Amino acid sequence: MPVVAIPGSKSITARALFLAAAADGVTTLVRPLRSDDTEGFAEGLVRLGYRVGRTPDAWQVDGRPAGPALPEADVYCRDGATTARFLPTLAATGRGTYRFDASPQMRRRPLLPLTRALRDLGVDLRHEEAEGHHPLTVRAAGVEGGEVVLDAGQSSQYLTALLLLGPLTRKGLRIRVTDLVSVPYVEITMAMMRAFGVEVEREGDVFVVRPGGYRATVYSIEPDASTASYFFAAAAVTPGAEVTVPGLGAGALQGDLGFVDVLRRMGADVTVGADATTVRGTGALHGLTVNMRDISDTMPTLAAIAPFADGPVRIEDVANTRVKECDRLEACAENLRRLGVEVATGPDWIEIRPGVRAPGGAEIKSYGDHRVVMAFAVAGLRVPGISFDDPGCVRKTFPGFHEVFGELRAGLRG
Ligand SMILES: O=C(O)C1=C[C@@H](OP(=O)(O)O)[C@@H](O)[C@H](O)C1
Ligand SMILES: C=C(OP(=O)(O)O)C(=O)O
Repeated sequence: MPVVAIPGSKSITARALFLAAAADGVTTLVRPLRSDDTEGFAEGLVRLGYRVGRTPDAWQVDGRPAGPALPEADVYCRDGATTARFLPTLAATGRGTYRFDASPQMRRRPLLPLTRALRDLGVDLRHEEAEGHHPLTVRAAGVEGGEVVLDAGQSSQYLTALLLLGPLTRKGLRIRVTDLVSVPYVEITMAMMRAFGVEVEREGDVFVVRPGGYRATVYSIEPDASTASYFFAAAAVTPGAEVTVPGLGAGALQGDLGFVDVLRRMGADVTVGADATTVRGTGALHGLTVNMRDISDTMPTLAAIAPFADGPVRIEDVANTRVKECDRLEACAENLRRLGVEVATGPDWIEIRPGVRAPGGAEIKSYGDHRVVMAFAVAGLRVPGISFDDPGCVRKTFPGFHEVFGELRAGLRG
């Protein structure tokens, strides 16, 4: 039964690149994700004057605790929100003038709470066009540190950026958070900061980071749990199928592995071992109501398999999926309707109501969103005639998705 090798985690690769760039010494990243987002991040570091050596299985970064090597740089962040939010924050630790721009998709995505917090900390950061959006310029002179208040209700990436910055400031940081989504991503950040030798604590709503700087290390990147969700979902919707993903087990850092608990609640047979996870399709797929605030990147995966459930699937508390690569609630609803499925959305929820009539094939509108394509590819296991207007947008996190998923599809049949 299929064993699927999933490429490295996007979130862990991005953080590891930041940490390695800021560390004292040379860091080796083992099995980084090679995709548009993470290659864009690495290229951004190179534009700022960092040395990044890349071979297929390992990347080496020469750390520069004092910040970028060049006094000026122009960085293009592509579609990557981690790149677009973390790199200007890293650049602020240096001395120079750094301009950051991004793709039209990323230019639309918000940034203002992070901009405000950086300005409150004394960083000279100016938006060129729309306030709170790219392009922007940082006139960097190092960061003193101190106390700052942050609203991370739209994106935890604002908090991650500030946490990563903390040890590079002269006084350290105390960040008081008024709202916070995607908490498991903040836990990844804190665990990785500790692996690079710094202390970081959470005291209720306050995150405390002491000054001190990062230590270079050898860091192995786990497979991407959000990417794995498509393969686990494939098993869940195929009676008798079994999919195992090695490298993601009980000790995994990524909260998105929790998607298998949703599949278990729906009736799939799930085993989370020490270093691998297996999902078996039982033929049962029950409807449910589920809060996905912590694991919202897997919302499209669940929405796309919901038509095969035996009752309504309601996904709640996912307002911030409206400010991702696209408005994911409306994109999922539109595509489910194209398949002939009844669906309703509200400000922060989507409800899919499976009907007596089986869903029919249609062209899926990708909205330039890798997750829309990968999620509806799973629906394609059960619905003949699904095609995509922009299948290539999977390059953001998994350029080889269609090949690997095609192999799984053949394996599930065989
Ligand atoms: O920090 C990260 O690496 C990420 C955090 C999450 O974003 P939000 O915090 O904006 O929900 C997630 O959706 C994104 O894919 C990656
Ligand atoms: C939201 C996502 O990406 P990012 O915010 O890192 O661009 C994602 O990968 O689903």
